[in-house]
Amino acid sequence: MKIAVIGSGYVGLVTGACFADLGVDVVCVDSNTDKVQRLQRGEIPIYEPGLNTMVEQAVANERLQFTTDIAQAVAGRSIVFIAVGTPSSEDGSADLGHVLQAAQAIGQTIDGFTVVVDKSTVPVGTADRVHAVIARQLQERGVQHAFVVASNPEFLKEGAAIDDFMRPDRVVLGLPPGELGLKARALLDDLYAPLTRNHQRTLYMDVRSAELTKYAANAMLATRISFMNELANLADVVGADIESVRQGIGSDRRIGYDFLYAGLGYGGSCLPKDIRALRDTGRQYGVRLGVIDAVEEANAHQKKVLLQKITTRLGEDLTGCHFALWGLAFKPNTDDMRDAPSRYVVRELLRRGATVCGYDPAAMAEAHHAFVHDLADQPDWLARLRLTESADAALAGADALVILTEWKAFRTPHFGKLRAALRQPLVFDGRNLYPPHRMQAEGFEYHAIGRCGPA
Ligand SMILES: NC(=O)c1ccc[n+]([C@@H]2O[C@H](COP(=O)([O-])OP(=O)(O)OC[C@H]3O[C@@H](n4cnc5c(N)ncnc54)[C@H](O)[C@@H]3O)[C@@H](O)[C@H]2O)c1
Ligand SMILES: O=c1ccn([C@@H]2O[C@H](COP(=O)(O)OP(=O)(O)O[C@H]3O[C@H](CO)[C@@H](O)[C@H](O)[C@H]3O)[C@@H](O)[C@H]2O)c(=O)[nH]1
Repeated sequence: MKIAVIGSGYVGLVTGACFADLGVDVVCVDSNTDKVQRLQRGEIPIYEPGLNTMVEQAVANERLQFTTDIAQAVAGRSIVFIAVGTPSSEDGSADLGHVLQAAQAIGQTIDGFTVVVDKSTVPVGTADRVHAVIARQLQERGVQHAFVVASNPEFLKEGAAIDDFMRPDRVVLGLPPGELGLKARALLDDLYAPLTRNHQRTLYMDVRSAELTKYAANAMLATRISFMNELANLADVVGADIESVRQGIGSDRRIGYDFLYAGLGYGGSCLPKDIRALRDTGRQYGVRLGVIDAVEEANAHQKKVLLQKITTRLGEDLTGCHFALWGLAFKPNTDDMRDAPSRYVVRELLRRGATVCGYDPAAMAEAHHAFVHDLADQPDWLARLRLTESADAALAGADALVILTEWKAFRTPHFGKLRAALRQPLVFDGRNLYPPHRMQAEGFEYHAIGRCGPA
């Protein structure tokens, strides 16, 4: 089987590499020439565990190639995935510019029956728009090729992307009715068979339901996080421990343990933008989505909670204070800085006059770009930020350690060394990495989220 994947970012590259690993002939396309050249040289532009080796093997086995030439990529391929970005527009709606550009290029090049599969996260009704763009291009070319636009939302998580892709909880296929839909289903069933054949994991539905399923999944995850964050804030005030509460409710099988960790609020390239896009869909159709509104509002508040703990303890004016930051990426096992809570915390610390030294095991280059971008208007703030090559180096002479990402490497520090490196034993933990009683026994003043309220 031969497929093309348009967009070679987190989703496109993982999709391409995984299918190639399963024996499919894959060409990955990207409009970013630099990215494609790096991929062609064997460099992986993102940090994603296991991806390097998988891409290397697939390329060596001549099952995976990279190009900027969409026409060359799409020709003769019966399945074409769209996996381009759908970032937030200014008004919160999903910007479909890249998706519709990809659709146009597909319409300009397909040369036979093609299943166009939308893997990007897109609002309900987008498949119809993609269909219309392709149909118009075919009409302009004066050719008639049958095609289907299917929705196949992707549920992988960064940092665990390969495992999520290869062992999906489910494969959602949104297909149009009729014979062409059935033909597309047969092709996609073949493609996904290695991932689904041992357990029936494919859920077939209409296209709009598939599109909405993706937003519903992310909105449910975000709801759980915001719910726990609000309860953590309450726990702080009433003297309860949110970790005990998490275990207390997670043990109910109807609730489960996942996605109940309180922290700095959800970030990343998906949850924030998808919540905004879902709200926009509600607005467009005049439907009240009160829960979703509240989830976003709670998240906006949660971003500030750790900073409030810092300023309550050290004062609003942080001039002369030096902070060590552990973790900059929006979550562990990725270098992704999109909507990372560290971007808010760093800016606010600098705004209050502090100096900051940050470290992340994987995101140093991305963090550098992100902070240079964020602080372009404040060069004197930027001058007070330093990124350093190790967790230990970040600590030297700091008045406090601030933990922003729960990398494994931070979970079991040498507490004696940590105490010795800091000017005072003060830790602000936005990820609740350590048991408060242990920190107390080790002589630290420990501020976490929902764990250290007045008993
Ligand atoms: N990142 C995730 O964990 C994740 C998981 C599930 C779904 N999604 C969704 O998948 C989509 C892609 O996300 P991502 O994180 O992979 O984005 P990304 O920004 O990492 O990658 C998108 C790529 O598409 C390329 N591109 C843009 N327009 C193009 C065009 N017209 N032709 C060819 N290439 C083009 C860009 O250069 C970029 O390399 C989004 O809709 C996102 O919401 C992302
Ligand atoms: O209990 C939790 C779990 C997560 N988070 C935060 O939530 C954000 C998102 O985390 P996660 O969902 O693990 O990362 P993503 O890679 O953004 O994956 C989400 O977004 C993807 C893109 O749509 C979907 O495919 C995935 O299913 C969905 O989990 C991060 O800031 C986490 O720190 C918490 O605060 N508490």
